[in-house]
Amino acid sequence: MYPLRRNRRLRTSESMRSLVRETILSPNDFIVPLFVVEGKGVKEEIASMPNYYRLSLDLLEKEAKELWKLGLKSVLLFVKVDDKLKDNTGKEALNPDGLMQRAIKTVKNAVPEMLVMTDVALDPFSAYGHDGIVSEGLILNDDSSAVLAEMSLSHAQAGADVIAPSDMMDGRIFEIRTLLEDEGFHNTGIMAYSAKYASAFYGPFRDALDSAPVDLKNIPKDKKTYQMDFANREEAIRETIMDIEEGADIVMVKPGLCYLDIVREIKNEVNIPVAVYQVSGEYSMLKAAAEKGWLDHDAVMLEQITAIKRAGASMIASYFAKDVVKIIS
Ligand SMILES: NCc1[nH]cc(CCC(=O)O)c1CC(=O)O
Ligand SMILES: [Mg+2]
Repeated sequence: MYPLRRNRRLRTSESMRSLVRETILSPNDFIVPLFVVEGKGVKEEIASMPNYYRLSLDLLEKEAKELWKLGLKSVLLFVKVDDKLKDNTGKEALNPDGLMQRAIKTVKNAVPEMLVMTDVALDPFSAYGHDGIVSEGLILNDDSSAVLAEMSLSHAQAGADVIAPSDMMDGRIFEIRTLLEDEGFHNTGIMAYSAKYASAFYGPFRDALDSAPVDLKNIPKDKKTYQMDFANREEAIRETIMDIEEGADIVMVKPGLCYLDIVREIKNEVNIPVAVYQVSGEYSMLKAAAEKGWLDHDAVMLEQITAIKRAGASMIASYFAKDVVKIIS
């Protein structure tokens, strides 16, 4: 074909490149994860996540308004609860006046149109740092799912738009969907963490919430009996299809960058939106390299996020959301 076809012709100027660009980022692409703590006027930087903070409810309200102004229209809430409130039953997770329930109402009151998504898993409430109930060295599947369904209902009652179960128990999407339907929450959506891998990239998040598995006898030190083995690909398809059959409205792949093959494969396989979570470790890795002057922060950030979208992400949960939107708009 050469020289009739010179591929470089379409790269000759930024005007030309922008004309033929296949993947364009927009504020509509993002879900903003937010960490919430008790107190007033609290804005604590997370040690392993530079420039990312835990916010008390009054500052959460301010943040929601700021995000809305930037065009960011969905948030994903996580709470850091006091050790005294943690147990092995998830009792505090069901408290109608718990921190999560108040956080939902705070955002909804501040910006009624903001889409409020909530994390559903027991780890922030677990004395053992596990996503479910622990018994004799095991994470109980069905007992945990039952509590997660109650927790989801409690979030829906507080006003959540989308429930986001991040626990990886089998069958929990069905349990949650069924309970929400029974209780009349027909329009409360479910974003299922479907292909969630047992990843070492979650470290900084566990610092943020103080939610890492504890080092005690007979307590599993990792989450490998419920989160997926990162060596597996076909299993991700199985997990995702089951969640769709159980009633998920959106499915998710997590983490992001190391799993873009999985994102593309799932995107080709299913016909509902696929979310990708660019997780805490991915954020911290770039922050650290940029602090050392080894990588150009903004350039690498845009490259990473664009790659996630190019791979097939319909939406991206990212700690970089604000930074990206400030650059692109
Ligand atoms: N169910 C907990 C949960 N929900 C989201 C993340 C990780 C998010 C991140 O690293 O940014 C985790 C951590 C874990 O599974 O241990
Ligand atoms: Mg599953």
